[in-house]
Amino acid sequence: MDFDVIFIGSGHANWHAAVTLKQAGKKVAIVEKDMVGGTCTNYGCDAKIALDGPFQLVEQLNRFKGNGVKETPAINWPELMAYKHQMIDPLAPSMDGLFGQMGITMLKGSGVITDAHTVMVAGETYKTDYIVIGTGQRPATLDIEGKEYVHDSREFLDIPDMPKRLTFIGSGVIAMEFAAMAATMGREVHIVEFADRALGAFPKTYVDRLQAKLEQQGVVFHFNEAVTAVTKTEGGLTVTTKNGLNIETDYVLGATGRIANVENIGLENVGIDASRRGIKVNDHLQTSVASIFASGDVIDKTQPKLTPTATFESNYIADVILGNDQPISYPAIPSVVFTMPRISQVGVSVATATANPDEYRTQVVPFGKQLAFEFKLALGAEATLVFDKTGYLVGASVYADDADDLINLITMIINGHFTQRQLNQQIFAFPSATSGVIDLLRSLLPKD
Ligand SMILES: Cc1cc2nc3c(=O)[nH]c(=O)nc-3n(C[C@H](O)[C@H](O)[C@H](O)COP(=O)(O)OP(=O)(O)OC[C@H]3O[C@@H](n4cnc5c(N)ncnc54)[C@H](O)[C@@H]3O)c2cc1C
Ligand SMILES: NC(=O)c1ccc[n+]([C@@H]2O[C@H](COP(=O)([O-])OP(=O)(O)OC[C@H]3O[C@@H](n4cnc5c(N)ncnc54)[C@H](O)[C@@H]3O)[C@@H](O)[C@H]2O)c1
Repeated sequence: MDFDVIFIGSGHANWHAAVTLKQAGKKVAIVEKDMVGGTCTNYGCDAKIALDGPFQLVEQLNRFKGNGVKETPAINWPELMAYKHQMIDPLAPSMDGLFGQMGITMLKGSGVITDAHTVMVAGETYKTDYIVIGTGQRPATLDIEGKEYVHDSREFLDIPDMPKRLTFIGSGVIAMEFAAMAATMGREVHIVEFADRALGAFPKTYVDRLQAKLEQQGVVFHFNEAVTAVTKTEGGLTVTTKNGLNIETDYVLGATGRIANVENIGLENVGIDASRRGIKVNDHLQTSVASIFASGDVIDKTQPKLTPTATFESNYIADVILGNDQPISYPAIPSVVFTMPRISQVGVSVATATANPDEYRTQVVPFGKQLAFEFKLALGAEATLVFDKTGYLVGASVYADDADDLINLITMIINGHFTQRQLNQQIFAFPSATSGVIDLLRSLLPKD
């Protein structure tokens, strides 16, 4: 055998396992056809959060106008984009170098599985005990007239300047995060959505509040609308919908979901079935071929397709290859919409809890009002907590600037099955926003 394990794809789904296995003395190769580190690092979470920083600060400073702040600074997109390049561009080459230094063989090109123990890359074949498919997802594209004018998230995260007028097709996580940036910069923003609401997976109450805030900033939502064409005009572009809307715009971003990269990787050579949702795996993340695992976004799964899920799966696969025979067991997984403010959720959803009142109880905690100055005057900040019949915290949704950090704290309380007694044994830094929320939460948990 040339290798113990060959990983196809270098995103979070794969590189964590590659590093662990290399450190455990295994012979490991990573095949990558594009940028080392994958979507999250180069044109997903990291690139997005690098750009998001000043938007959060401007949002917070705006609330202090007349309370100690005179003027809020304007965002300079070209400068911000230069900063993003400075932060993000070195990551892929430095990861490539680090993995190489560790002794991981980096194979450049597209990996194609030719049999249960063989991968072909750039015309060379490599024999291996195990293969891990971590090829991720790509944006879904619309088959409409003028589709060549529709950009995707990767292109948006590289635009040299923020266009004056933007139209987003879809109102999922990607569209809402980018639309919030454009709206903060005072741009003319339209959102055209197929369904009757935005962010279908998140609690309606908080999505409605976010929508109202964006509408106040001038964003126009068009629900129950399907885009039929994008045409070039003298002054820009026109987005036309089935119901006859014509939106004049300068930039169109398609964010209508993501589909699994299962084509051209040789699945047919080994009889592995796959769909646009991904590859089916068993409770050890093995495909229908025992020596071939799948990891991360390319898995057909119900868990959120996010970086921490991919990382969890990667670490699990490394454990299995090193001898662990326990099935995978996912904890509650938080997800966040990085808008201003953010919406986050974890565990049993508010919708499930409301639909099953015999099983669950919900409680609204308006911590923005209760902890106004700790939360920098975010008076609308709020959490909805979900408790099971025995009183344990099993789910939550948060609407706040700090919803991304707060949900991590709540996730720990949920996964740790925390009681008041356990929380009382901890001392937290004060004054801090989280310590205030912990105090509010403490009294709601079961005593022992
Ligand atoms: C705009 C955007 C923002 C996001 N923001 C967040 C966020 O805030 N938080 C969060 O948790 N998640 C976020 N995500 C999701 C996150 O990026 C993914 O869940 C994560 O990257 C999945 O990791 P992965 O390794 O499974 O796939 P990827 O990171 O997509 O990696 C797959 C890799 O496989 C390579 N590849 C594909 N086919 C082949 C082949 N045949 N041969 C060789 N290489 C191949 C690809 O080039 C790619 O590098 C975001 C995604 C996008 C698009
Ligand atoms: N903060 C995060 O964690 C984060 C951020 C960005 C991306 N991501 C990743 O990317 C995925 C989200 O990607 P997305 O926002 O493209 O998908 P999504 O599934 O979140 O939203 C797609 C939206 O497009 C709508 N839609 C579908 N077809 C349409 C059509 N023809 N016309 C109009 N609207 C249409 C859907 O109804 C839906 O509201 C996440 O699931 C995650 O994997 C995560």
